[in-house]
Amino acid sequence: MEVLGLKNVSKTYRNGTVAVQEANLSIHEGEFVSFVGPSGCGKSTIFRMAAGLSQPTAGQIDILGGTPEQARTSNSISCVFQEATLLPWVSVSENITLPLQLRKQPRKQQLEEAERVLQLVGLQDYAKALPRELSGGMKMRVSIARALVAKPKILFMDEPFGALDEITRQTLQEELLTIWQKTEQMTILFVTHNAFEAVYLSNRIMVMTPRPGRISDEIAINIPYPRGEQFRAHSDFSNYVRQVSESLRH
Ligand SMILES: Nc1ncnc2c1ncn2[C@@H]1O[C@H](COP(=O)(O)OP(=O)(O)OP(=O)(O)O)[C@@H](O)[C@H]1O
Repeated sequence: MEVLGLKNVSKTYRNGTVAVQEANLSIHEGEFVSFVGPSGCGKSTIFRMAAGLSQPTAGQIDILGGTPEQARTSNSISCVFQEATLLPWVSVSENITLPLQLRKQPRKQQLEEAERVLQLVGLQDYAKALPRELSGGMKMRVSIARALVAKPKILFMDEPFGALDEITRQTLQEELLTIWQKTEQMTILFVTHNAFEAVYLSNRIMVMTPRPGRISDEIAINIPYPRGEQFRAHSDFSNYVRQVSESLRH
C-alpha cells in the first residue's frame, strides 16, 4: 500500500530559489527510505512539504490517503530533527508526553505510554531526569521516544544523528532498526548526508542532485533485516556504499 506519493512536485521559495524540481516518488507502508544528496539539494524541503509544514508550488502530494495537512492534524506523522529540542525545565517523562498532553489524553494513559517508549529506547531509568543530565545520544533517544509516543504511521527523521560522535551514531542506528522492526508497519523516511548510514539503515535510497533538487537515482538495498553489526564489515555493504557514492557524483 502506498503511504506517500509525490507527483511532479516542485518548490520555488519566495526569493526565487528553486529548491525542488519535479520530484516523483512512491513509498510503501513499512519501508525505510533514505534521502541522500549534497547540502542544499532540497532534502529538508521535500520533508517539510510531505509533513505538511510547507506548501509545494507545483505538483501533488498524497500521504496516507489524504493531504499532508490532514496527516499532520490527525497525528499520523511525527518528525525528529538533528536538534533534540527538549524543554530544559521539565523531566524526560514530561518531554515525552508533551504530544499527549496537547491532546488532553488521560494522565494515567500518558504515563503508561511514556513508560512504553522509554523502554523502547532503553531509557526506562531516566523518566525523572532533566535533559541537562543526559548525553547527546540520550537526548536524541528522548527525542525519538517523543516522536513514537503518538504511534505515528510515518516517522520523518531529518539528519537525526548528524551531531553525534561516530560510535554513538552507529549504536543509535542499530537501535533505530530494532525499534522500527518492533513497530507494526511504521514507515521511516530518513535524511542523511552519509552514504554509510543510508546503506546500513534503508531498504531503498533516493539519491538527489545538487540544487535544484531532483531525485536522480533510486537504489534498492537487497539485504534482509535484522542486519546486525556484522553487515558493516560485509563486502555487500562496501559495494552498496560505493554505488551510492558514485551515484552522488553523477
Ligand atoms: N525558507 C527559505 N527561503 C529561501 N530559500 C530557502 C528556504 N529554505 C531553504 N532554502 C534554500 O533551498 C535550498 C534547499 O534547502 P534544503 O534545506 O531543503 O536543503 P537540504 O538538502 O536539506 O540541505 P542540508 O543538507 O544542508 O540540510 C537551499 O539552497 C536553501 O538555501
